[in-house]
Amino acid sequence: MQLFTTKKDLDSFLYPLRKGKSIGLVPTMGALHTGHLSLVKKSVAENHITVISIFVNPTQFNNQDDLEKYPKTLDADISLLSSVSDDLIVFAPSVSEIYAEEVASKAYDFEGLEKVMEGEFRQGHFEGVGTIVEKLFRLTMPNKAYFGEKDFQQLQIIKKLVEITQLPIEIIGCPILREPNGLAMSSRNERLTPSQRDTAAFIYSTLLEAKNKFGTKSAVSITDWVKDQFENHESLQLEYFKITDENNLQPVLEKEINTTYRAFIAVYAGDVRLIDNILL
Ligand SMILES: Nc1ncnc2c1ncn2[C@@H]1O[C@H](COP(=O)(O)OP(=O)(O)OP(=O)(O)O)[C@@H](O)[C@H]1O
Ligand SMILES: CC(C)(CO)[C@@H](O)C(=O)[O-]
Ligand code: BAL
Repeated sequence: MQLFTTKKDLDSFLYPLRKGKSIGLVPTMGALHTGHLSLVKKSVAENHITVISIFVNPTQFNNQDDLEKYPKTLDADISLLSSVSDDLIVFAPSVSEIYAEEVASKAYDFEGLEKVMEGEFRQGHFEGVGTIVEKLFRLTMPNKAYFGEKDFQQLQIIKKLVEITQLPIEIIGCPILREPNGLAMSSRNERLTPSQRDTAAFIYSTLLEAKNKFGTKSAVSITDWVKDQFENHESLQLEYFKITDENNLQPVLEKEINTTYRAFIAVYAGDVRLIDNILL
């Protein structure tokens, strides 16, 4: 395992190594779990060199409290990564290493993908994500980069980012890994109490029921049904539930079954915000 905290050290190490070899990049914010490891394993299987970045990127947080409470577990992350391979490269820079002059986002036009759902409820989020991911791409110049479908909207935005920047990087989407009770694995799950973790299984069971209803009920009536499920729920607050076409993230209204329709949800358990999605 090689750990670097500066761009210069990472670059000096990668530069001679990359000749004739493929590089896979797995960007993360740390507090690693089995979901992250699935991305790392896929990269290791498909590339000669795998770089994992661990950086809690301030510019993608619209909520200071969420940023401050984001779990940071670098030592545990490194030992978890060692269980996958001794041959990994970890890049864990400081905020000042990444944002030397100003902690600010670049402006992007993601053609509306950034305006709905996560973009609507986390203002500026995708400009922050685009900014850090473009920096990581330019620094490591990977052949492939791996992103989880748990953050499906982010995955679509990153595909658009590669189009905009014309960087020759293949974006690989990876399936959502779940806890045995169905809850999507997420670093923020560490902030849930055991009872909140149990209750949060309701998010995925609701998505499964919505999927069941799709085709016989309209998207509007399913959305109303989901809202009803969360209305007055003791410990979960629905922020949004949307049925969209996964390619353009535009709302779907009719009953018609289409292979690219997907339901997206964001829910608060206390002050912890959880997201999930399912292909309908
Ligand atoms: N359960 C999961 N299954 C597959 N990929 C995942 C899962 N959880 C996270 N990922 C992916 O890992 C990458 C890094 O995500 P990140 O570090 O933000 O962790 P996270 O678990 O999504 O945390 P949080 O949602 O709390 O920020 C992203 O591409 C994300 O989609
Ligand atoms: C892609 C990412 C590492 C950028 O900070 C983050 O948004 C994440 O972990 O999904
Ligand atoms: N996993 C997405 C990163 C974020 O919530 O900011």
